[in-house]
Amino acid sequence: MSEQKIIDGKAFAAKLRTKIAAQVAVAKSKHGFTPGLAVVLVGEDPASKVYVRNKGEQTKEAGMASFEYKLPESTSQAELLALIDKLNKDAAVHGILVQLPLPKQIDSQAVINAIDPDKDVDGFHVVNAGRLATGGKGLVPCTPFGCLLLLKDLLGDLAGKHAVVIGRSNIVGKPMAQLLLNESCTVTIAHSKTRDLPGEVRRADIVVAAVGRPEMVKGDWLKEGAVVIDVGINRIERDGKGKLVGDCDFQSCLPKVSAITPVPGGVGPMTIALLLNNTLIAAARQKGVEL
Ligand SMILES: Nc1nc2c(c(=O)[nH]1)N[C@@H](CN(C=O)c1ccc(C(=O)N[C@@H](CCC(=O)O)C(=O)O)cc1)CN2
Repeated sequence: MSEQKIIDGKAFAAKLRTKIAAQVAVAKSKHGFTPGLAVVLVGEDPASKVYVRNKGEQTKEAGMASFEYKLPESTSQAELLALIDKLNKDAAVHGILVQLPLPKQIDSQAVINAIDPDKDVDGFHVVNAGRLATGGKGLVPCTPFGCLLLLKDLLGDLAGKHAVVIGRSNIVGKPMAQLLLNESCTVTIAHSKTRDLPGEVRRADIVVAAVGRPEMVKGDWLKEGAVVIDVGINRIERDGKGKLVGDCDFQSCLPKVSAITPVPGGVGPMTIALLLNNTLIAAARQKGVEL
């Protein structure tokens, strides 16, 4: 079992955060501003609480200003929209993120679309989705952006590669497919209604699994030497213990791949690093400076 096959997303993300911190220092010393990120958490979802805490800590470690808003589960959509309006107008806040999922009474897309698109560091606003689709200068969703950086670091030019993205969510599958298309890959988006999913996956040089089903992709679905990016984060019980697994069956995939991201320690840490990167980009654009 070759260690080199296992992509170290944690180390890659740490290096990226060091670079971002250096650019934040330049923003402060040369241009006189501190990039600021506001993160809004509604409710008590345990995983979301951990992600929001990590976002706050890593924002501060990079030298940025962190603003955290923790609202009760019972928060109404109108109350959340009022907070978004306040943050849109706050000059110290360059990036706004509303942690997902939101409680049932709130329409997530309506909230996302209320964020100023230039402060939408999640890149989920319809304007940013449109910019990504049409080659405009927008903000790119963090998880797919992180996957793309890992792929480019590994493979260099992706042009002509056949990529299969499993999953068609607005936050990962669709933007991932768009990013790969923008790199001149031939892209297939597979989903729950795809006929012969193993057959589709077997044609791929690059597989991105973002379907939310524990260990669904098996080694015998893969072409020899494929690169596998596993976006899944599934909590399962095994042998009476809680365990975190991806959407790929790591043990059966490993012998077939040329490289694969593990879960944990693969794509997950990249998501927060790219959030910091997007905050820096958003702040620099709002200030009209190049860093
Ligand atoms: N507004 C958003 N909400 C959500 C997003 C998002 O990008 N924007 N993505 C996910 C959650 N998420 C960030 O918010 C996230 C998920 C996982 C990780 C991570 O580092 N995972 C670790 C494992 C951590 C664990 O033990 O749970 C890993 O894979 O190594 C970071 C961020 C949904 N919501």
